[in-house]
Amino acid sequence: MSDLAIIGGTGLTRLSGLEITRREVVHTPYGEPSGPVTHGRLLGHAVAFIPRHGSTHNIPPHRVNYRANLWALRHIGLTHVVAVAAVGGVTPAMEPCRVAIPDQVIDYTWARAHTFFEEDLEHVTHIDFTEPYCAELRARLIQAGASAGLDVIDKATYGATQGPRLESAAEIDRLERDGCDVVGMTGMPEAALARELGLCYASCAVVANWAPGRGDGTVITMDEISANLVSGMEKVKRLLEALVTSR
Ligand SMILES: CSC[C@H]1O[C@H](OP(=O)(O)O)[C@H](O)[C@@H]1O
Ligand code: HPA
Repeated sequence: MSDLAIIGGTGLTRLSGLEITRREVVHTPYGEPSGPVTHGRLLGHAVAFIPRHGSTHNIPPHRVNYRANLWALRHIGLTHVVAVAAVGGVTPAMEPCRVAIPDQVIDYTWARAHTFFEEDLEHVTHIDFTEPYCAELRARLIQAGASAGLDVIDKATYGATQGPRLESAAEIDRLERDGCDVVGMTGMPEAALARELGLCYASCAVVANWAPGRGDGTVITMDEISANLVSGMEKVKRLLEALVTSR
């Protein structure tokens, strides 16, 4: 898997431990990616990295150019993508600082550029999305979590909301009734676009907070989220190191 890319989300603007070898600016037919792709070595293994929200975390979830990010990664020859995502915990097992590898997604986003196939009017394309994430990469992530001694939750349904505001408690109740375990704002259209490009894409979700109306039901603060993500991203780092050394 020398063709591995990591998309960093909230709490993962830089990949600590990555020995950077070069930065590559990629222009795409879909506009500019969130930033240059950083190439480097993680424990001696080639890895590419791009921060979803930009290197200064200035791009909100509804304005991320998902098409450009994924097109750029594939264009430069990367075939496997681990998308790291901060999420709110909806169901009881999804406690803050836990790491989950989602196996399903429900899309509540709207008005995002969500397909590469909207302009080819002669050939209507419907990708299969029964299993939204790459089974091979999910299995590797779960195995890597076990090797790293992490108590990774091996399945979860990710509800992708529009943001940038957090959800109301009633919206979270609805997501739970729908079957969502975690909630975030970037899981779609990212996963579907990756599938359209034929990328092997899986998500590594880090629970940053109890979703609105869950936990003790108090107001969610960025301080709380940031503190949980420090611990959660430390786990992600161990998981990614186990992933790259396992191949
Ligand atoms: C309150 S933090 C919300 C922010 O964090 C997540 O970002 P990412 O998925 O890139 O880690 C969530 O989707 C929101 O964008
Ligand atoms: O509670 C949340 N809701 C939506 N996205 C999130 N990303 C982190 N926490 C949350």
